[in-house]
Amino acid sequence: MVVSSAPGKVYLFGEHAVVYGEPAVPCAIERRARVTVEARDDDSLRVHAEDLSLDGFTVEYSDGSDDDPDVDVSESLVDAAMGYIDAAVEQARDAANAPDAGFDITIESEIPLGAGLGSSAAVTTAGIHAATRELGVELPTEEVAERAYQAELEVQGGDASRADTFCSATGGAVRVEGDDCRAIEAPDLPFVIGFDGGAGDTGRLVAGVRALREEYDFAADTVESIGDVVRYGEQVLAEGDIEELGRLMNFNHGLLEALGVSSRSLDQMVWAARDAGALGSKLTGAGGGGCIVALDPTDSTETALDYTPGCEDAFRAELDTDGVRVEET
Ligand SMILES: Nc1ncnc2c1ncn2[C@@H]1O[C@H](COP(=O)(O)OP(=O)(O)O)[C@@H](O)[C@H]1O
Ligand SMILES: C[C@@](O)(CCOP(=O)(O)O)CC(=O)O
Ligand SMILES: [Mg+2]
Repeated sequence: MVVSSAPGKVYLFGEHAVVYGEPAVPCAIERRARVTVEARDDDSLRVHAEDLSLDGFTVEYSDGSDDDPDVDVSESLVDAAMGYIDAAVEQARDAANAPDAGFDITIESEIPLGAGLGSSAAVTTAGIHAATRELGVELPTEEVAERAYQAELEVQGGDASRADTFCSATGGAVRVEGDDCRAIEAPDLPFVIGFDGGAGDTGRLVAGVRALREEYDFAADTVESIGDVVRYGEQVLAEGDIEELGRLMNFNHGLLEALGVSSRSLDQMVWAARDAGALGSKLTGAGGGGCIVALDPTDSTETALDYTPGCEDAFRAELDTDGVRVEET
């Protein structure tokens, strides 16, 4: 048995535009997904994912020939929900040259699903890491990241960046532009997260931005402008000017809003944070619902979010300098 864990992340800036080759800067946070993998002596797959709820159902799922999902929802919904872990298992089988390997998998996660904190990347990264090790193969971190990216690409319908998966695999603050992925130095960033209790569908939101970009030149320009914000933001980050970083986060949120990926509750939390004196705030990840990230060294933003209608949870997030790792064997 191998247990691996990998962190979630927030985007300081650059989500969505990174899908089109602009740079982005995600930062790993100390909230992890843990995936336990035990090889079976047959070729079936049993996945136990307690956090995976579909309209209030908890799903225990197996693709073994004699097992159907023990939940009363359509198989296509279960397939959609299981896409990332299925794709991770395929990557692990391929990496270990063991196409018929079967596994019992348990997923436990501190990262809300579909909320922009990279739960999919964390589960996929930790899943590939644990399953390959269980098969006796120790992949370099870069290969775990690349395979996790391939898995996300498949599930997200051919549109994904390496940002979430690279960040989850290596931890820390990273810069991703196309296939150029690297660690960067970052000052201590006082992240506060607001969560509306909801979720957005990453594949659908990414497809929406693609359609807008194809329809309007100014939407394509908006995507490029996000890239400009990130390029300037990198210099500001290197200088450690967190007040200017906050202003850039506000600007980035406006551009994401223009691309149609914000929501009323995300905007409400963004404004509650700004009114409370946050240096900046923006949605994080695909959007549509889920989380905002603000910069505030004081307690004001967290307190204000606690009293904001539409905000279900507010918490401080520390940078996690550790990427994917083995927890237990
Ligand atoms: N704890 C978990 N157990 C099982 N699957 C999970 C878990 N967390 C995330 N996932 C997978 O990731 C998907 C959410 O990913 P996504 O829409 O990209 O949002 P995000 O990455 O922002 O959390 C879920 O639908 C599910 O397939
Ligand atoms: C919108 C996007 O840039 C980030 C998605 O992040 P998340 O899955 O919502 O945490 C998509 C991607 O980079 O693959
Ligand atoms: Mg995701």
